[in-house]
Amino acid sequence: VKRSSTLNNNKVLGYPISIFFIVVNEFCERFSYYGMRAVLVLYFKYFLRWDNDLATSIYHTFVALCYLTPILGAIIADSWLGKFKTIIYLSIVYAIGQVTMAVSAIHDITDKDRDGTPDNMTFHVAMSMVGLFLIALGTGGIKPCVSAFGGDQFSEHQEKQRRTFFSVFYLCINGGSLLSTIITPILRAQECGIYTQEKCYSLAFGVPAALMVVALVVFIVGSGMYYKAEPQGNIMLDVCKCIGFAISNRVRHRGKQYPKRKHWMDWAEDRYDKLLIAQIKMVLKVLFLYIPLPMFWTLFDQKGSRWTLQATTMDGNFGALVIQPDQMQTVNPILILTLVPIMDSLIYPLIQKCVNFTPLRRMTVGMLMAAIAFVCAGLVQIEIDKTLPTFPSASQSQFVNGMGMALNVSTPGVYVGLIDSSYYSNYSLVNNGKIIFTIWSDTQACNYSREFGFGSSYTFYIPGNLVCQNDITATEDIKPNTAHMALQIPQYFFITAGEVMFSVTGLEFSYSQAPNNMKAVLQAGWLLTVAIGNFIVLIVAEVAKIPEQWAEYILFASLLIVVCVIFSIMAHFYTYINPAEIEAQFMKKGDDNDEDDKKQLQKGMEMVKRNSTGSHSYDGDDDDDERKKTKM
Ligand SMILES: C[C@H](N)C(=O)N[C@@H](CCCCN)C(=O)O
Repeated sequence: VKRSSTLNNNKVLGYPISIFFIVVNEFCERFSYYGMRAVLVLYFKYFLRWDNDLATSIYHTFVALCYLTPILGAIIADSWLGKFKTIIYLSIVYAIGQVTMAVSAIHDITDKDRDGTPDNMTFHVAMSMVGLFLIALGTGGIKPCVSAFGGDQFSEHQEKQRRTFFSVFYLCINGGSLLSTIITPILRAQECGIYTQEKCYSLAFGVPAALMVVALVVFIVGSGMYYKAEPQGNIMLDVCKCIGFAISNRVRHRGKQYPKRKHWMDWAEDRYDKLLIAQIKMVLKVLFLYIPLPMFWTLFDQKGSRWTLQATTMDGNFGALVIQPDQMQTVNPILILTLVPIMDSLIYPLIQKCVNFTPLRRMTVGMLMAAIAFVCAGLVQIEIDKTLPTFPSASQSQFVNGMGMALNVSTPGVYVGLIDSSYYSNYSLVNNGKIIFTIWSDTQACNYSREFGFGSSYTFYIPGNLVCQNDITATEDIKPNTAHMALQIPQYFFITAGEVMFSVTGLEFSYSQAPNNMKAVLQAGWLLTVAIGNFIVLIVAEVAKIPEQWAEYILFASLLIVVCVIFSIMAHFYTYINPAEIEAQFMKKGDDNDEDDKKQLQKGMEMVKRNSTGSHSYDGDDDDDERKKTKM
């Protein structure tokens, strides 16, 4: 009654007003998450001075943590605080984490000698690790709660509105991601500081921190309008206990004197409700199918690490537009926003005319697409390697002072330093494009300008009789990057097409195949595949230790193809179910007399049995009464 009255009082065009606050919250939260993640690997490499492998490993450990914590969030929400309070408390933790990251990136805090580089790197590393841990706890913890809390705002008969809400929700995720991956790399490329001007990672982390505070405020503002379901008790714990009892009971009754049972879960019947056991069987069937899925995420999430590092060795000059390496990640949300409607309204219906393009088949094709994306990345890498020398570090320049006196050299934002007579400066990092250096001594000053390409490196020789521009000789240590960043577009296209087929379909599949009270369990299981996928990156990169980057890409593509074949075989033997139909058989139990009760239970169990041996149906649409028999 409370739920209906809450919803009826606050509706616009048939939608509860409360969902407005939830989608805005999601937009800001995803902005915060993806904005921070976009510049993370470059922060590791250029601010903390880690090498590519360490940067990639810590990046994937962080992403894995973000997808492990949803289980914790779901447990806290279901068994203790409820979704509303869990979102509020964990969002506060999340915002503190983002602020900690922003502070960790202020180089001036430990730059005692004011040379532009932090003097106590341990402080910055420790701060950023604490920040990342809090962010992982916050973002992962609220992940299963926010979407489910949105779903809770609709009543049973608002199935259509709820579906539209989830589509808008997905668009908000990608809208937030798109905007932030454009904006934070721009902020990161600016120069800022109190004593010296350096790349502004603190601002690139600070803006996502501010957006997380906005997300929290928006969510709190909507407080009076939400339907807040009470915590229902922890179903995840019940599931684990029931499985644990089935296993221990089976082990206790090993002897031949005990009659066998059809399914090992049936050993839980001595203590647990038959409905719960049937529901767990449905969930286990889907979880078994999930086993090969992490490999997809292993490839997918390397967009933010290996692919961004790859882009740093490419030319981002698009005429009027200069693209930062980390901005290439925007291609993904742009393609998502265009591909999802095209796939739904055109591609899927067209394919459906030729073959029955079931969810599991779509997911298999999605995996193949991701493998193709990595083959493309490998080919691009070969192209880059043809042009890329290894010495000295790219995007830098140094000056050699041939004059009989000390000279100062600087350019806006970069102070190259005081160079003693007949000595040389360190390499300094400058932006691409036209750079004007000012060179001055006690007696004279002049300007020297030069065009810098992406990734190029020069040594400038200042002769004894400096008049300037025409006197300085430049030696090109490293040629500018010639492989254009546009070459990455095909790999982004394939990985995103793969994401639409795999991720969007997989989410829907997990939802449709889960019993009502265990949808959160399966969502947490689905997110767990992302976490495991990110751990696999660490394991493969660590174990394989392949010196050539292109070969590592091809290795990942090959691994995914093998896994894809295994998945397609497993999917072939999967039979789609309608959980509601199965549950209904058990629900009737309470209404009927003992005899009927037995018959119903028998019927329900047979239905589960039939489903697990492959003769039941999947409708793919809850409103459709005509059930089609479908395999794979
Ligand atoms: C921005 C991206 N295209 C997206 O839609 N992300 C979703 C799903 C993430 C799945 C695991 N990496 C999101 O919820 O952020």
